[in-house]
Amino acid sequence: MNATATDDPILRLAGVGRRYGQTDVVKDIELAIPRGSFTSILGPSGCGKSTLLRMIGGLTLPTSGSIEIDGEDVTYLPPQKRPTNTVFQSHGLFAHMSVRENVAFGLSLARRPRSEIDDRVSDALKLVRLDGFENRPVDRLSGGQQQRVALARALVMRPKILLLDEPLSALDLKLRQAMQEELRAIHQDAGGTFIFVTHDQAEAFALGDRLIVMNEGRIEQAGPPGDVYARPRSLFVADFVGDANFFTGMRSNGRIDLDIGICLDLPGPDGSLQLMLRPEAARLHAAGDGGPEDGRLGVEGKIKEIVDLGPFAHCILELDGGYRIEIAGIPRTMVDAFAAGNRATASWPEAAMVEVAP
Ligand SMILES: Nc1ncnc2c1ncn2[C@@H]1O[C@H](COP(=O)(O)OP(=O)(O)OP(=O)(O)O)[C@@H](O)[C@H]1O
Repeated sequence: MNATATDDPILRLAGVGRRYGQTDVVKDIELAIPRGSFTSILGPSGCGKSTLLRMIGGLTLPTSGSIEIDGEDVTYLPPQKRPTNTVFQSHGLFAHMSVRENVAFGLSLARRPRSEIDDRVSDALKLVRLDGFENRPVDRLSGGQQQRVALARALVMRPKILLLDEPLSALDLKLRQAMQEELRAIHQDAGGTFIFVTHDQAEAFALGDRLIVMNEGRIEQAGPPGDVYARPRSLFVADFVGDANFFTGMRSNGRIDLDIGICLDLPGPDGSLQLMLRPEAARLHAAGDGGPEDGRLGVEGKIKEIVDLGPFAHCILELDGGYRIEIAGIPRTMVDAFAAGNRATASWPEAAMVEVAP
């Protein structure tokens, strides 16, 4: 079955919070997850991602709010009564048992008939591309293969929602990237809804069709990853999901005066504000090459640093007031036109500047 995210939510959280002692580690979460989606929850260590996931899976109870899965209130249901399964970083497989025995474990506990167990185990192992490994003891598998057994063990239960708590973080980078691709394919093949927790920005973008950014127990922003990247609402999100230049300024009657010496029109309340510009949205022009085309904003400065990254280069331009602008994605063919110490101009379209809340 092909998994397509729809607007029909399979999971709804209303006012969900968790308090430990005097500390609210998850605060007032309002969330609807579309059926069939692959959602990544991203945030720094300790922001409450795992606690949120554990509450969805029933491993931790909320101290406020309610959780509904497929129309059913599951807030206080134990994990085994919920249509969820969780895969953790430490997979918790039975090392001495075979792949088949590990994957069949939950169905055997549920006393399913032998023939059904055989069929479902075989389907689950096909999904994670481990058919043929049925009789291998799991301690004779690689780290990536063991993580796939853990996935099969969860998928065999046919959860409506598969919860993944940093399942790839114990793997080395190459294997991790390969497993990210596999996970996407498994989601496509298995159908169902996946929720994946990670503190790794690249991983969250590589995997999810939806992204939730958390900070200090709250959801800062949720939406398609591309939207969150292009239009971050807060300084925290802008900074956490990529590199960003920030400019401060004052707005009066819709006219903004930025401290870097440029003016633009952007409606909003009067007062001080911050705008963000992604480094790859800016272009660099050498002195005398005609400068930016009409309609683009431009500032001149001295090249502080130019770093050749292979296919692209990266530059720090220092403006006369001491401000620095980072410009990324300068094509390799243009690198020779720029050298540290030379004057140059950075330019970008006005629309690339996004106002961010403090
Ligand atoms: N059982 C507990 N008792 C007391 N405090 C807890 C408990 N579980 C989690 N916390 C605290 O709640 C906060 C959020 O923890 P959580 O594990 O949800 O964060 P996280 O975002 O998943 O972090 P990481 O990426 O490091 O796993 C942390 O400050 C943590 O110390």
